[in-house]
Amino acid sequence: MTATPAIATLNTGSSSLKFRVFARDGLERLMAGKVTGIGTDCRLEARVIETGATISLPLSGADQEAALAAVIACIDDHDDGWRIDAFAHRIVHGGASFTGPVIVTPETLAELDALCPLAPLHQPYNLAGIAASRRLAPRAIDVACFDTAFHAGHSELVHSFALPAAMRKAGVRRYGFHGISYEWIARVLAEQRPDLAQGRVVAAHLGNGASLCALQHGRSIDTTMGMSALDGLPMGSRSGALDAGAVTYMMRRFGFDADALDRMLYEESGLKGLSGLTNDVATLVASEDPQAAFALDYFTYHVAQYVGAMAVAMGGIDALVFTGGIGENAPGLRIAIRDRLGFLGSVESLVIPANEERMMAIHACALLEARTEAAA
Ligand SMILES: Nc1ncnc2c1ncn2[C@@H]1O[C@H](COP(=O)(O)OP(=O)(O)O)[C@@H](O)[C@H]1O
Ligand SMILES: CC(=O)OP(=O)(O)O
Ligand SMILES: [Mg+2]
Repeated sequence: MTATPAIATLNTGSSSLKFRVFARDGLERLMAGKVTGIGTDCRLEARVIETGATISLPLSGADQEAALAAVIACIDDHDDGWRIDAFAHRIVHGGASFTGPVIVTPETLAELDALCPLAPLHQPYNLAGIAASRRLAPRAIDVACFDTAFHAGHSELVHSFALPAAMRKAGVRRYGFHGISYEWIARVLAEQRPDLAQGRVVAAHLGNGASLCALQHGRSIDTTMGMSALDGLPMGSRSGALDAGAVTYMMRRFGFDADALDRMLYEESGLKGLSGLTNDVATLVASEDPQAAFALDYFTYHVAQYVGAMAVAMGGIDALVFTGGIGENAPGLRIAIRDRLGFLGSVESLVIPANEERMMAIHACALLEARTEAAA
């Protein structure tokens, strides 16, 4: 039996690890799976498409490392005569150097490792995924697809902080994230709604991490996240934008060092900090605790407020596209956000499922083909 040329994808989010195996020819799905609830109620679910076999595995107490090990074992155990030619990895931070997908080299790895402090909930685990795929499929190439790349064309007006020149020259600036997801949304709109693809769209990627993107003519014009994945909207356990003066105040008043502040701002704040309960929105929606309702109110208020900011970037808004775990599955929150934006008049609202995996597979395929052509 000849092996099926395949591409595998790994998408490590802050609370999830989504993976796929695609046939290189036509990008048919061969296997699809995800680990959800990392840090809360963790489990792995997967399906081998051809046989219909399903895998459902509780991963009680698993952290991102344990989730990755379970995913790699799952792909290995169910390998049905695949020849994985490329592993495509979601890498959250590409800094200023990486403005498109690349084949990973030892030099790239060192550069990406240096960006870990700017995305502590993601980057170390994204890079651990590369080490794991090397062990599983040593002859495959590793393709890095960056969350930041889709926003690389932002104007200086959009990507600058109002800081002295020395800081701006040192690379202290906004980058933006969730770009693979927004690139997919732009692609779906171009195929299915060319009218909107040419219009002024605010895309809302609402998952455990959350951001908005002003999308016009298939390009990112502005976004709510900044230099790190901490900026903008309040998130599952991240604070979102904060008064920088409040941060220096807390350092002095409570004696926080940078690591302690990182832990509080990334892991104990956001909806978890506001509710005192959890970062998990499905749990908050089901809860009768008034603090859960307050946290969700806070979330929808800030999402709506930032939609206004994104509309300014485009001189208006024609449509609002929801995606991500919350955007796709929490209709009550979508309604609350739309209600807060009622004053804008007629704005079409759509749900487009996130598909960072397919977008990454498309990039990996293109890089594999370019490599074959270059070798010919
Ligand atoms: N049916 C649902 N109702 C409300 N929230 C949901 C539902 N399903 C998933 N979510 C929420 O989506 C969030 C996870 O989104 P996801 O995009 O998968 O995360 P990540 O940012 O880790 O990729 C969690 O807060 C989860 O509770
Ligand atoms: C950048 C980011 O916040 O990603 P996620 O939503 O997957 O945690
Ligand atoms: Mg995600």
